[in-house]
Amino acid sequence: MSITATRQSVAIKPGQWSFTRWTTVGQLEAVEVHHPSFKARLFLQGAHLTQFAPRDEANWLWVSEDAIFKPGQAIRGGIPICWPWFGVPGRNPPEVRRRILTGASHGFARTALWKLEDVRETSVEVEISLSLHANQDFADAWNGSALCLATYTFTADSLQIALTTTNLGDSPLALTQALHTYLPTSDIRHTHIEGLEGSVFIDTLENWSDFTQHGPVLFNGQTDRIYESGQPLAVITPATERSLQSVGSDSTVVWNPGPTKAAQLSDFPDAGWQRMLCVETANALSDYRVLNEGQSHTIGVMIGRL
Ligand SMILES: O=P(O)(O)OC[C@H]1O[C@H](O)[C@H](O)[C@@H](O)[C@@H]1O
Repeated sequence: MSITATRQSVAIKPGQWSFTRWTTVGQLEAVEVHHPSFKARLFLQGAHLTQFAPRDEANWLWVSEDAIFKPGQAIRGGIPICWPWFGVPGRNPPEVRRRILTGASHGFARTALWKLEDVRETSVEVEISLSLHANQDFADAWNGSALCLATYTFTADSLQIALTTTNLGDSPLALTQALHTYLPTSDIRHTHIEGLEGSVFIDTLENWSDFTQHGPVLFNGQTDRIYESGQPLAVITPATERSLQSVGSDSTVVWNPGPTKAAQLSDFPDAGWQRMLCVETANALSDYRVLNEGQSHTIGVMIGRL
C-alpha cells in the first residue's frame, strides 16, 4: 500500500463539488459522496466514516441499526477513530496514561467535531480530508497539543484512510490509537481472518495473557485480542472476501462482543454480534508511538477486494 502525499486531483470548493454534498443524519452533519462508481458517507463528528459502497454493492462497513447520531455520542459502527489513546486509560503504557485526565475509553477524537479541510474529485476517485486540532479545548480530557489529519480516498475497488498526527507540543508525545473498523458478515460463525498465523496476541478476556495464534482466527463467542502484528489480512465471510493492508501499525485488534457483552453495549442490538466483527488497525500496548516536537506519524489502512 502506498499512501501518497501528492495527487493529480485538484482541491475544489463546495460550490464546485460534482459528487460530494452536505447532508444531515439525526443531529449530525456529514458529507456524502455519490460518485458514478461508489458511494460514501463521512461525518464531521469523529471524521467518522459509516458508509463505503462500490456501485451496486452493499455497505462494506457494518453500522448498528440502533446507532445514534447525536453530538457527543460515538456512532456504533463504521470506522470510529480511537485517538489519542486506545482502550481504557489504565491499560495504556505509562507515557500515554500520564497525559490522560479522564476515564473515557478510546480517546476524544471519535466524539469531537472535525473540520473539513479538502475535497478532491476525479473521474476515478474522491479524496476527503478532515482535521482536528487537539488543543486547550480538550484540556479536561488530555494534556497535549497535536494536529490530526484524516484523509479518506475512495475508488471503485478500495477505501483508504491515512491518519497523520503531528506533535505541536514542546515535549515528546506518546499515543496509542486505532482505526476501529466494523465489518459486516452474514454469519460470524462462518467468518475467519487470515494473516495472523504465528502472531503473538494478548487476550484481554484471559487476564491479558499472551498466546500464539495457530491457523486462521475463528470466532467462537466473545473475542477481544490485541495481535502484535501489522501484516496484511484477509477477512473471509460467507459473502465477501476483503483485504486489509496497513501502514504505520504493528498491532491489530480483533473484537466481537459475543451475546453477553452485546447485551450490555450501548446502541448495539442483542443479536448484532452475529453479523459483525471489528478488525482494527492499531498502535496499541507496546506498539505505542512517541513523537518528538514537530514530528509526525501516519497510521493507515486500505480495504479492498481479495
Ligand atoms: O464500546 P466501545 O467504547 O466503542 O468499545 C468497543 C470495543 O472496542 C475495542 O475493540 C476493544 O478492544 C473492546 O474491549 C471494546 O469493547
